[in-house]
Amino acid sequence: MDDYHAQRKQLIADDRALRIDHAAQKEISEEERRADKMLRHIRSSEAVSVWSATQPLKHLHGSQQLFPGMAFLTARETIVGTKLFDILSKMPKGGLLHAHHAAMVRVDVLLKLALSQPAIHIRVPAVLCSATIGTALPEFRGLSRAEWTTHPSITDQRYAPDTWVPIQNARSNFSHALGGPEGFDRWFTNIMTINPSEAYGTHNTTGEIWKKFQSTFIAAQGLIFFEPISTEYIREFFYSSIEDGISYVEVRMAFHQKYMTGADGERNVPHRVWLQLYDHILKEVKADMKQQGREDEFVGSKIIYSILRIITPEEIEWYLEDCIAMKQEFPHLISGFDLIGHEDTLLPLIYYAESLLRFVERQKELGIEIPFMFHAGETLGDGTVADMNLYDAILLGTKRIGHGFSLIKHPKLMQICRERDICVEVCPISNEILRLTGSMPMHPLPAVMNQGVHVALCSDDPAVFGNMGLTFDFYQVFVASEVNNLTTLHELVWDSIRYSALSHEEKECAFEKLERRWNIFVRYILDTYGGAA
Ligand SMILES: O=c1[nH]cnc2c1ncn2[C@@H]1O[C@H](CO)[C@@H](O)[C@H]1O
Repeated sequence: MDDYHAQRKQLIADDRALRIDHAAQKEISEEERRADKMLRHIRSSEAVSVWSATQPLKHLHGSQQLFPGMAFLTARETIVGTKLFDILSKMPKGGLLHAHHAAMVRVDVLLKLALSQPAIHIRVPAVLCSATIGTALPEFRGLSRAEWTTHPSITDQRYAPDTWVPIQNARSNFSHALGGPEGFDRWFTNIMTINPSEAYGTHNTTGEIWKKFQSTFIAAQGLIFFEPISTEYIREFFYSSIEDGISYVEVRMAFHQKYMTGADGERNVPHRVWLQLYDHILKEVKADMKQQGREDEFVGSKIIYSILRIITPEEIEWYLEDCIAMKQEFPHLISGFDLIGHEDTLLPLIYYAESLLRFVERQKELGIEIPFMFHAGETLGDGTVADMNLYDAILLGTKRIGHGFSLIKHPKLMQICRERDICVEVCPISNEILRLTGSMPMHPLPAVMNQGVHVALCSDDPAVFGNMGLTFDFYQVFVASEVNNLTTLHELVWDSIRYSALSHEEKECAFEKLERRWNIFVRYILDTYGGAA
């Protein structure tokens, strides 16, 4: 039997040697070893004290039982009460490499921003009442002074459908029957987020939930593309990321609309002004952090120029040229190019391949570099167009892959990702809410990591999913694996900087800051939970 045990030990070691965190496992300090032991102890005791099937269900949905890594929307309130969540919330996270600009600020904050702007008006296609509230989608717009109205309400029988009402009036005069002003806030939240009964009940397939998902963006766009809101929105995103321990963000911003609406209600603010504003806020936040003596906590942000995958190859030409022009004017901000939107139903990469290849040539001529950071394989399909996007993403030279949910079906592509060091931006909670997986234990992430493909954990659309920051995604991943330990977390955090679009010097500086904060984090675990292990 000794021989068997020796062989067994060796086989496990050989298997784990392929993992992304293998090399780092040996390098940890004594303090980290102790903190890791505590962390794993807390994970296993909370698996019983919090997540075992014998615990009473607080947030019942369908026939769900409690288990670690269970459906996020039902588990969220339980997660925030755990020790492990407390610890992970203190962890420095490095970079957030996959987040959509249109869904990165908490909905209650967005609502507050909207209510602070008298120019913001709302309209609905029907008088809002109990019969229409579930289906009527509102539209928001910042109007010019001449267009402002004094209409009182969208719930009054006298409301003429599709006429503009100041958002403050709409809220304060929201009918009693629908809950008054708080009812308005609840309605707004329902419009902008996905709730558990939708994800796990009424819209429980990828196709159905994407319909609801899209509607949140349609409703939000009139607010976030109104310049006075847009700037505060971005500032809020930086600060809320910092509060969660994120020190760098690479935002996918949709440049599909050529203009946003200015403070004067005119739709005339071009892309270069968006970037000027972004740059300005970025500088202010950095200066503020420096003044607070918190420079280590924020190294900056860049933008991945993104376009919805609905346009024609003729139309994309304008955007590719625009992207190049923006890169030339803001070389430190534009860090990549991507096509976004539902891969299962919209246009595949191959459709744009010719234009994209010319785009690469143009960059060479101009001596600039805008790496592709393509969404690909965000699908349950096998051999479908969305799955096939993976081949094109790789052939076109993508630097990272957004989602790559179906990547593990392709051994050759996995091999190429290892060889060319292509990092996969994995968005665990997004995948679960958009119904690619039922829970974290079903997610392909361990298969990707165990086979040595590097990963950056990302939140995708945290305003819609409720996974603000990165703590929730780290939590779900950490509780769903017995192999992941403190070193795994360390490697994921370091990879999020390693595979970012930061320059070599910027990375060195970011690692230095991260190292200092990591040591503080390890001390926090030991000091706070020292008695627990
Ligand atoms: O996970 C995703 N995959 C692909 N596209 C997405 C995802 N999340 C958001 N968007 C797209 O980004 C736009 C807002 O900027 C939305 O239209 C949405 O379709």
